[in-house]
Amino acid sequence: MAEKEEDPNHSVSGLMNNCNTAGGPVSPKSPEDETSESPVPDTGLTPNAEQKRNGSGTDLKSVLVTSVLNLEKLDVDLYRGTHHWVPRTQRLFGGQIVGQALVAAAKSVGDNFYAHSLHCYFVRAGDPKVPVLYQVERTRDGRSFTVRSVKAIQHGQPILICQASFHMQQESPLQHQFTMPTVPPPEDLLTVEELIHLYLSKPDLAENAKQGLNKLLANEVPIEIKPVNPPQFYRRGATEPKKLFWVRARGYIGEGNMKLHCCVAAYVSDFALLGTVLLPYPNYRAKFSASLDHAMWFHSTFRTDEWMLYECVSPWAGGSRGLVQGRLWRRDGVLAASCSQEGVVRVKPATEPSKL
Ligand SMILES: CC(C)(COP(=O)(O)OP(=O)(O)OC[C@H]1O[C@@H](n2cnc3c(N)ncnc32)[C@H](O)[C@@H]1OP(=O)(O)O)[C@@H](O)C(=O)NCCC(=O)NCCSC(=O)CC(=O)O
Repeated sequence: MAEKEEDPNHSVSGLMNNCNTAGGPVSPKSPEDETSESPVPDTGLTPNAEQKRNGSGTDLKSVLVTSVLNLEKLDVDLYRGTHHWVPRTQRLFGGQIVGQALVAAAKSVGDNFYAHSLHCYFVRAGDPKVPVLYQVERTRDGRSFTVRSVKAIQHGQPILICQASFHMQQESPLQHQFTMPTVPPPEDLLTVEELIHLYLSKPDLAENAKQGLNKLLANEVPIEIKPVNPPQFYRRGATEPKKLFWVRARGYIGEGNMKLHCCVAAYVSDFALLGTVLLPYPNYRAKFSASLDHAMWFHSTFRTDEWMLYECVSPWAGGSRGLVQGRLWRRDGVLAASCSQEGVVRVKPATEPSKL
């Protein structure tokens, strides 16, 4: 998302000071707990906490699938997408535009072709007051590769240009990948919401800090996040430009539709990625930041409604721009997807100490 205000990660800096990252005794009530305490009798029709967690509750279909990535067809190769979660910057979330563009592109390729890469430029900020039109050009249909160009349009002008390439599966003896970083499993970590609840339970918390945290809680982001190192995630002190978090789509998607999982991964991949650039600079905060381009490569099958580890690193920053690279790992250690993004990051000194 384009940002012109305080970086949301930075605005809760200090959030996790002294917190128990392993989900110890002070863990607050989670949404699952609320369900298990529900006065509604268990008829077998209402998903219980475990069904919610494993996604077998049928009324808990991921909103990403039912709404965000469910484009309306207007004409041949022309689609309309609407918004679910809009960042408080009031500009459209880049991951939503990329995910929707990939949905539009995928609709015109054969069933046996799967996205293997996409390359996008964000050329204008997205306006959350109007839907986005996606116009697909069938650039080339090859024997093993098929290429589509998609223009995302608002107010008659492109906000994103995207090329996506699809490949028919081919076996090869050449096969290697990096090794997944060793981190605690998601079961040992707290979600962002749980971390906020934990902080809200501090008795000496200032009223305005409480309000800020409650606003964050009200954010209906359709993905769940468990930071591996919460103080770092919330920029508590200078660290190397690298962050790790477990991430999954909220709700149930199910296995089988790899095309859809790639679109969800495209959505997820833009979340919190650019913030990695700021990690070595706790004395600065973003006054304007926005992703300029986004490229992604899909390597293997995966499920985005199951926990995946997102490893984000920034190998370079300079000239008010920063480069970030992301790797999405399946929890069994298979590298599912990689991405790269450059963003504009203009900063100002963080002169005012955090109230949190
Ligand atoms: C990147 C762009 C702003 C570049 O456009 P321009 O070159 O015209 O814009 P610009 O950089 O000159 O100006 C943008 C704003 O910064 C101000 N500005 C310009 N130069 C400046 C400087 N040196 N220091 C401080 N501010 C400056 C301008 O006055 C303007 O404010 P004013 O507007 O007040 O005049 C645009 O292409 C764009 O908005 N693209 C879309 C980006 C996007 O939405 N990405 C997806 C979301 S990001 C995402 O989802 C991930 C994430 O955020 O983590």
